[in-house]
Amino acid sequence: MSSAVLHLDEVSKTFALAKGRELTAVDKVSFEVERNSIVVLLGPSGCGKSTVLRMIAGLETPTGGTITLGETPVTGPGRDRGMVFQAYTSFDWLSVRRNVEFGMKINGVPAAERREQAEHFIRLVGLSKFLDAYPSQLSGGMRQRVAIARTLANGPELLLMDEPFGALDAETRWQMQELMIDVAEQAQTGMIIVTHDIEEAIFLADKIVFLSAHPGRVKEEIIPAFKSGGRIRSKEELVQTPGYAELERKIMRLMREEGQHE
Ligand SMILES: Nc1ncnc2c1ncn2[C@@H]1O[C@H](COP(=O)(O)OP(=O)(O)OP(=O)(O)O)[C@@H](O)[C@H]1O
Repeated sequence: MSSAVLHLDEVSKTFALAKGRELTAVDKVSFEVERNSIVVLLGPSGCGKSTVLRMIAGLETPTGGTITLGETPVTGPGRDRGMVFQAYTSFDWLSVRRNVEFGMKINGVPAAERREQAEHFIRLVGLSKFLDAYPSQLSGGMRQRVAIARTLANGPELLLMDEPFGALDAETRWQMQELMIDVAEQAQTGMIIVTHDIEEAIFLADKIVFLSAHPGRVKEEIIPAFKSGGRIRSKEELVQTPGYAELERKIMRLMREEGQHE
């Protein structure tokens, strides 16, 4: 039996444009996400990465194909999928602790359990010293950690992230990437991450789904074989590992090929 938690089977999305025109953004995309694995959607700008993620989140309805989570078809948003956006989505008037407790409070989790869970996830993202701080007192990377803790606290099976670190400076960005590896292992959550950053994709991914442009199709599924089935915990280690540079070159070549088709 397959250990996949999410299946996309020939998923398509055609948008209706003005004057009766149509645009097929995503065309028959199929892939699977194994339990607790990190899948990265990579590809040139406009290839439909965000549209695929939004369909998985249930924020957009496919015009063809099916998306199944476990045994259940995805027909709309649900707590089993937690979305982290690029823009910081914390509530500025609530402390870090209250931000992370918010979803649990809405879902009727008792106060003591809420508190314990919130502290657990805040610890996981390294913000224990900032439990009672407000988002405006935190840096961009720290605010993104709050958003991640808040989403994890709802107990999703899959964390969905669309360019989650795009707004961060380079150093904070790689710290966040390293944090995500820890989070994936400790929270036992699968992740689907959209990026167009090749290094980020190779670092984070157990599997890269590379999409071609206009319309978005799966051009290639890439398993970074040089990781030998494990994960690498630091960026320094990544770039020194034999096989990394070769995979980076291969993906750059794929990106260039797609660019030339536009
Ligand atoms: N609501 C919409 N209505 C019409 N067209 C849309 C809509 N959303 C996306 N598109 C189009 O679908 C295509 C794919 O867009 P999408 O944002 O999914 O790509 P992307 O790969 O995430 O791009 P980027 O990397 O630049 O964020 C684009 O041509 C975009 O203009």
